[in-house]
Amino acid sequence: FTASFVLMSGGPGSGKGTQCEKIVAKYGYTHLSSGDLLRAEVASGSERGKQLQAIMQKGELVPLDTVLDMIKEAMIAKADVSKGYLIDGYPREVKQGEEFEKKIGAPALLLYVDAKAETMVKRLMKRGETSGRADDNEETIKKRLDLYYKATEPVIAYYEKCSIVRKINSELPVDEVFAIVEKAIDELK
Ligand SMILES: Nc1ncnc2c1ncn2[C@@H]1O[C@H](COP(=O)(O)OP(=O)(O)O)[C@@H](O)[C@H]1O
Ligand SMILES: Nc1ncnc2c1ncn2[C@H]1C[C@H](O)[C@@H](COP(=O)(O)OP(=O)(O)O)O1
Ligand SMILES: [Mg+2]
Repeated sequence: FTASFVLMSGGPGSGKGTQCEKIVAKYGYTHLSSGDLLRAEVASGSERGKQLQAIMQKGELVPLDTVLDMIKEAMIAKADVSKGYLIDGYPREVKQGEEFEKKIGAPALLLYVDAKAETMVKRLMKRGETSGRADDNEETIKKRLDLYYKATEPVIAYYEKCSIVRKINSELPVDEVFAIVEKAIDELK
């Protein structure tokens, strides 16, 4: 892959998908959301989709190989039209970051949208009123948050070693968060 990789990280409900949409609209990056890819597999009704659904409903992580293969396939499918890849929801554990680097490449930037646990829960409960997502319920949200602090936050420390992390306060209104995101992306060029 010759295009650059930008990672979007943050807890569940921190605003990753919201900011990614705005990045795509302004910069034309190819958005690859691991959660969206997994939900598409679930929607297909395949046997594999059924297994994935059960894991996601419990708020757990699906196997690394499954999610990395899906991302890589989606990247290849869009290889010739992409200015850059915006990867949303991956890596969710340090091992996923290591495998990404081995099989795909080194990311240029990690955008870390940071919100308080209380804010994330509130947003997810609200999202759950309309999302239809099996994991937007109180019980699963709690498990996802626990797992986020245990498995995903260490990913940020891992990338801080190579100085590509930009921490962004996502307690702010969407457009204010995006103004900070824009600055970080513009500095890449
Ligand atoms: N900065 C923000 N302020 C208020 N609400 C937000 C903000 N960013 C996102 N939201 C809302 O919070 C919910 C979760 O956002 P989403 O982008 O789906 O997060 P994630 O992809 O990280 O789970 C959505 O309903 C979204 O509209
Ligand atoms: N990189 C990854 N590794 C393992 N499981 C993942 C994954 N990305 C997503 N999943 C699974 C577990 C998550 O709880 C679920 C939903 O992910 P998501 O759509 O990225 O959530 P959100 O955007 O609300 O943070 O899908
Ligand atoms: Mg999302």
